[in-house]
Amino acid sequence: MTPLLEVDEVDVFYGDVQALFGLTVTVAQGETLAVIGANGGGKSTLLKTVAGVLRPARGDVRLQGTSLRGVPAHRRVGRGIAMSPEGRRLFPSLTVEENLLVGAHSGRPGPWGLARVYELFPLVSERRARPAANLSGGEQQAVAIGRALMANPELLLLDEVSLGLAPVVVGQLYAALPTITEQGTTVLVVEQDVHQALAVADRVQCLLEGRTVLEGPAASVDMAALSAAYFGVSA
Ligand SMILES: Nc1ncnc2c1ncn2[C@@H]1O[C@H](COP(=O)(O)OP(=O)(O)OP(=O)(O)O)[C@@H](O)[C@H]1O
Repeated sequence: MTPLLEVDEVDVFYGDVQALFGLTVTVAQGETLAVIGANGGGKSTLLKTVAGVLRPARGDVRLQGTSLRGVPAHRRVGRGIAMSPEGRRLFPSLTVEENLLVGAHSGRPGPWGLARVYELFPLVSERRARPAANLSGGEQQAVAIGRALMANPELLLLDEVSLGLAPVVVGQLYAALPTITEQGTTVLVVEQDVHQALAVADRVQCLLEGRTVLEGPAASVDMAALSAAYFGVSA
């Protein structure tokens, strides 16, 4: 079966600086893949390449077997790719509900709408009339995930959900993931917190300096090999 997402041997640069080196990442329909790795490994660059914010100099990104070459970021949402970006990037002066409605702009049909998002994150529901700027970091992260869901994506990209949040809050956010995947949504999550990544993912792929250094099923990953790969030392 054709994978939902194929990132096929991409090279990605920022000016003269190369961030990804022939990187290949494949995500099957319905799967949750966690891409992990230390700072600067290329995780955010990978997500931006899939979302269409960055263009690969070489290689290709395909969704359901169709190349996304030349498809700009705003049109990829309509194709079924939605991202909750690092730093959340909400509109601070808009209310929570207005921020969520921005995510529905593509008009894709599907299970997700305001009621479903509020059911998933009851705290967000209680804050719906408040400006996003007044929320805690964890609440903002929930709104950012909710906004991405409002696009009814085939593929949900989550960038660093845990960044700057207390472990208990991170746990609450990730607790929503099974409900999301039950709807048939495929998830590609980028995460520095290895334990969270292993807890939520079917498969993990570890990047170091723009290359894959280890990949495998989350349930059977060798922790010694993983920590060696993560820090770039030999096991
Ligand atoms: N805007 C930029 N301009 C130049 N180089 C960049 C830029 N953004 C990232 N890089 C470089 O690209 C490489 C990969 O960075 P990237 O942010 O994708 O890593 P990451 O794994 O997501 O790390 P982090 O957890 O710090 O976000 C790094 O060497 C980084 O210095």
